[in-house]
Amino acid sequence: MAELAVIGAGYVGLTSAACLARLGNSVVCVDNDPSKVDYLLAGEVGIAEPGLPELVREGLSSGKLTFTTSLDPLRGIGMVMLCLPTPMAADGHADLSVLESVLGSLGDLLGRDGVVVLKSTVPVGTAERAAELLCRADVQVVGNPEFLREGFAVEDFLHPDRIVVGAADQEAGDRVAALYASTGAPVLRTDPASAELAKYASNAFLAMKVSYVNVLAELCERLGAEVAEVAAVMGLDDRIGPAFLSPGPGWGGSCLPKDTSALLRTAEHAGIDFAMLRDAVRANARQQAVIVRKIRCAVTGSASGSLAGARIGLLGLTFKAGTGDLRHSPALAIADELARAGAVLTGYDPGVTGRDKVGPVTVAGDPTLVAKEADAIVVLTEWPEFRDLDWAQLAAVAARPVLVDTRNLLDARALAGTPFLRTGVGTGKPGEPHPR
Ligand SMILES: NC(=O)C1=CN([C@@H]2O[C@H](COP(=O)(O)OP(=O)(O)OC[C@H]3O[C@@H](n4cnc5c(N)ncnc54)[C@H](O)[C@@H]3O)[C@@H](O)[C@H]2O)C=CC1
Ligand SMILES: O=C(O)[C@H]1O[C@H](OP(=O)(O)OP(=O)(O)OC[C@H]2O[C@@H](n3ccc(=O)[nH]c3=O)[C@H](O)[C@@H]2O)[C@H](O)[C@@H](O)[C@@H]1O
Repeated sequence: MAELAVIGAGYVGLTSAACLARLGNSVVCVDNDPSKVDYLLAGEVGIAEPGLPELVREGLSSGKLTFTTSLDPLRGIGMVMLCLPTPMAADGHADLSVLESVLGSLGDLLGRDGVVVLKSTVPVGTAERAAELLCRADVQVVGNPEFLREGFAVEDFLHPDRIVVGAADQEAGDRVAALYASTGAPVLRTDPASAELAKYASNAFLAMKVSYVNVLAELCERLGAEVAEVAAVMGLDDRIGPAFLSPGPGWGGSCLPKDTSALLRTAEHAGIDFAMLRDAVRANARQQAVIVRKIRCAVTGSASGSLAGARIGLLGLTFKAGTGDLRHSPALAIADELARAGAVLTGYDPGVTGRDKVGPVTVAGDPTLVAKEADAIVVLTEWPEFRDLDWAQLAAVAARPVLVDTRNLLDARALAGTPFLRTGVGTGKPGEPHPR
């Protein structure tokens, strides 16, 4: 088993460190946020990832996992895995400044024949650039992109669909592949550029799939078709598959927006017009306007009605169910737009606790408070527990029984016996108002 360091204790770094410790490796996890390191050392995990607190505590008590703010304990180490942020720069490129500054310090620390593993999502050419920054002929850089989803981080890390190892040097690639041997996942050995591109290609494809179904949903509304039925037919074709065919308020999160943007910049730089990806990004920005128009119609009866002073209750603030992550949340983009139109917003999200306010939204600790005197309730995140709410009680406290379900979460059964008039997405059924 290896001794390795993981730098960055966020969604990817903390999950990788804890899971690699579970798989028998000795892991030192470095983060430059002292308060994060303090609570991790106390066995506390600041993110909602099922199974992660247990793995962190197990690693701490077995001695296989430790946390520090300092790079000093890495002196002489054989392998360092970088799980650092690569956010969107102002011009849309991936901002590699954090990664580059850490790489600049690693050259003097790594042991002989060391390996640097790039787990962060990085543009093509980064492995090569990293080797230059390390300035060590004996050290190899290996691309090992991560595909975990938030909310399923541990499950996805321990049972991945595939492991990608992009290495120019066979032996260094073998050492990285060996970390995952016990997962039994297929390992794809590639050159570093292919590994780097494969990560962006996967996220961009997922984004395009969701944009495709969102535009299809609009078409269904115009034509009187049902998007759920159309998607069910498509999804049973093995070549298409059923995942990522649920329409909603648009794709968000910490990665799909930045990664589509970075891939577009990469393509531009390479002289390739990636028009379909650009259209998917545009459709995603437009989706929020589509939803706001739907809400406006449901509340005022007209696509040009005024929302000034309307009390709107939002169910769901995160970018998807199962996470507390608010980064690039379509729900918040929609909230901002509604607030600009003069609406007064209250919101509830099971993943968001300990906050009074998120952007323009006053956070309530209970869905009933969101419904109280509301002119409309809008479901923005697909938390399954919203299906089981007492909708009759919510109708009783609301000012008006208006419901906009942007995730098509609620069916007739959940709303049976309530006066709610539901507006869904991509539904052309008679009786469902569909704004034109
Ligand atoms: N969040 C996700 O679901 C996935 C993210 N990725 C990629 O993994 C990379 C990391 O993403 P996340 O884990 O989500 O980021 P994050 O923002 O959750 O965590 C990054 C961590 O790095 C720490 N950090 C920042 N600068 C540092 C420095 N100079 N030294 C030490 N620690 C430092 C931060 O304090 C933070 O704890 C990104 O490239 C992202 O695109 C890949 C797959 C999934
Ligand atoms: O690189 C990353 O960070 C990760 O990005 C995504 O994972 P994640 O950001 O956790 O979110 P997803 O589950 O992919 O959802 C992305 C967005 O698409 C939306 N979505 C997804 C599926 C769908 O059918 N409809 C839909 O609107 C979600 O609500 C969410 O806003 C990818 O799924 C991961 O494989 C990848 O590792």
